[in-house]
Amino acid sequence: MPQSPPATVIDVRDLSLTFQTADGPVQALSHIDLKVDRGEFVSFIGPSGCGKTTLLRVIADLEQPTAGSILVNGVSPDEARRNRAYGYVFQAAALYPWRTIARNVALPLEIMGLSKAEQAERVKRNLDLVNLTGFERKYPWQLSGGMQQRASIARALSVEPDLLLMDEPFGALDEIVRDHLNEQLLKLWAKTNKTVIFVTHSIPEAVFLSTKIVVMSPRPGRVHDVIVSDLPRERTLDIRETPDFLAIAHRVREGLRAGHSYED
Ligand SMILES: Nc1ncnc2c1ncn2[C@@H]1O[C@H](COP(=O)(O)OP(=O)(O)OP(=O)(O)O)[C@@H](O)[C@H]1O
Repeated sequence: MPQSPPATVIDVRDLSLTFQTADGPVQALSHIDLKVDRGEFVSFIGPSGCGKTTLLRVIADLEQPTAGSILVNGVSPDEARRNRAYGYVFQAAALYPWRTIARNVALPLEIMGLSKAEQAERVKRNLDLVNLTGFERKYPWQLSGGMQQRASIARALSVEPDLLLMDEPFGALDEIVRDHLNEQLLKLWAKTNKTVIFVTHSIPEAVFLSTKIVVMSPRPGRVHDVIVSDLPRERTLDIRETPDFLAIAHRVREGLRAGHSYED
């Protein structure tokens, strides 16, 4: 009988990471403790350079911690990566301009060696999930920035990961497009039951999307506050006007202010 997946998807304990650079060591993360449970939507928020991307990359096994421990789905990040536990969505859509949207989404599936029929089925299903049905034969440059990001989300989902790692995916988009994509992302999350880790600079975005907000302080990156949101999981943008939403946003803002050294 297959084992049921562990309830804790990410378990980070006393984790630190120092980069060795030509100018000497740079401590990017310091004594991070963090737990993420299955099905949560967790945002990392903090000032530029506080280590949000580095922490996401440690989860994805793209960086190795210098101290402490981390488990992803109960195993090492290396094993989780080999099990294709996560899909990664970057700041820029990073689609190949010479491939159509469908062929971009199919790329990881080709690498996995799936049959053509299975590839086609997954491409269709995941493009449908991000509302891009009908755009299969277009090239990335024929799509708006928001549509390109949706295609890159479909590509990340196509490997059927438990965990979606998103590094400021909507940071470069205008506010109206970003609002729309935030609503779509919540619907997608509800439909797919994924665990999402989402890096952002935006307080409203973090509060709107998350069940848990991790407020980080500047270098060396530490966890300053972890806010568990009591907003209902099903939300529309109107929730941003409610006292509960504003109270959480206030706490995030205070956390960012308290953690900031104002050195620069
Ligand atoms: N490969 C690397 N080598 C050396 N230093 C690095 C490397 N990657 C990141 N850093 C440094 O580690 C710190 C944390 O960087 P990181 O990109 O994780 O921050 P961030 O919070 O994601 O920033 P931003 O919001 O601007 O994307 C920064 O000081 C950065 O310069």
